[in-house]
Amino acid sequence: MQTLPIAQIESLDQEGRGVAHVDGKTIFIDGALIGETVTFKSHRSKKSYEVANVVDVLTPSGLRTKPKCKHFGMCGGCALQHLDFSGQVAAKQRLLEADMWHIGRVRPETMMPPIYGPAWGYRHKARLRVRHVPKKGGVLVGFNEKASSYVAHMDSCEVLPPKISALIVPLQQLVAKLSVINQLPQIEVAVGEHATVLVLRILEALQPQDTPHLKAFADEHGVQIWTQSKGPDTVKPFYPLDGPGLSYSLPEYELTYPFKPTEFTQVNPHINRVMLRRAMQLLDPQKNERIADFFCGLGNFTLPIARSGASVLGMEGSASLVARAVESAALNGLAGQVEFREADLFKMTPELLQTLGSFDKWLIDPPRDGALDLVKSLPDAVNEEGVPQALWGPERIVYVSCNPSTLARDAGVLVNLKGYRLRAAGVINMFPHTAHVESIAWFERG
Ligand SMILES: C[S@@+](CC[C@H](N)C(=O)[O-])C[C@H]1O[C@@H](n2cnc3c(N)ncnc32)[C@H](O)[C@@H]1O
Ligand code: SF4
Repeated sequence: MQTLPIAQIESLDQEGRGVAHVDGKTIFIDGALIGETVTFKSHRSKKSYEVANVVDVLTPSGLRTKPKCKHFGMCGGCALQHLDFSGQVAAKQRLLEADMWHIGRVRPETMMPPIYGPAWGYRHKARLRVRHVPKKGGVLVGFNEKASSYVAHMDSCEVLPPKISALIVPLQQLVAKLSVINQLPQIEVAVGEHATVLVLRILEALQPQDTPHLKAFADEHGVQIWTQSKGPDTVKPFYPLDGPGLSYSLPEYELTYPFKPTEFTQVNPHINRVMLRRAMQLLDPQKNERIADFFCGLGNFTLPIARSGASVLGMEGSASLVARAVESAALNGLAGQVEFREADLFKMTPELLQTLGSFDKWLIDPPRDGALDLVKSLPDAVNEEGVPQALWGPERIVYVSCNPSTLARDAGVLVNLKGYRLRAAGVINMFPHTAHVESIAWFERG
């Protein structure tokens, strides 16, 4: 019998895989944790690296734990359930520090304590895939299988709110009764404080015989059924037509945000509140200040900043989110203090930035690609001859990020070219049990 190679795990990568070096090659081993000695079997081998699965854990990590979800390992939704919750956060913090140094050549002056929220049932937004697979027993509703485009065969989910997890099997049974059984690839779930909406993506029109099934499902489970036949503007209620709207609130700032089910909102509303508090402490907005909120979405940060009395310009690429932000500002009595503009911030230039006027502070919360053009548009601290230049950027920048590599890259620009100090950084455990790293960083000029 062939003996399997042995590896000593040094770190975790961005997908939650153990990283080891064996015979000069980097090996990414799914299922292995830092500090463990494991045997592994490769399923992809390149010149400089291999991708493998763990076979036996010879010396387990003290932080190895029994996954709570019975689908863990098969379902691609989670990557770290075999690692204790505190170990997950520590691993994410190490990843952030490593990226900051290796990509951006910066080190935060202080690492902030991680921001924690509930470990389970936190996911208030989700896209469930749907597929009719007769040889697997009928209709599947779930996330993708790990490293595959197949829909996972699952009947519950520990990271969805229990009420949504309990709908997975009834949804499979519902779709099986519909005329569009083979034309319904996705169900988008959005949970608000007073309503739960399921948006059925349908590629063919529903037939009259579908209506009683959909109505009965909505009534029995207390949800609203919406449909989407094409682009985002075709998202509309199907039943009931007069249900309460989706919304979330931030009681600390006396704010309420209405939203539509397919519009961007933070997935984890509990940790959103804690993140907002941390961001506001760092930004410390004052009455007489002018502050920019770049990638503002529906105004999640803009309105708490405005509550402090500052005037705020929110900029965002999605027209519908800008409209929603304007609506929320009016609803919350803040219309006089905020202005929202639609703009593609990936096309920012120094000239465009100057036309926005001067700001005391910035809040940046970009998508995964980061905010390179924005930070590059600030003036360099020294010119090509090494002579210090007049600086006109904000004194303070608070950067919320969903991708540590692009945060590290942008932090490198701010610190090494634009004359900022990285006063502090820390992780926000927005997506427990996934490898996804959300973080926050505080920059100060000079
Ligand atoms: C991580 S979300 C943050 C939204 C908001 N700050 C919040 O907390 O809800 C990133 C936002 O960037 C917007 N966005 C993506 N690409 C953009 C671009 N090129 N220009 C401007 N905004 C963009 C998205 O529409 C989304 O609202
Ligand atoms: S996403 Fe849900 S079903 Fe999938 S592994 Fe995580 S908890 Fe389990």
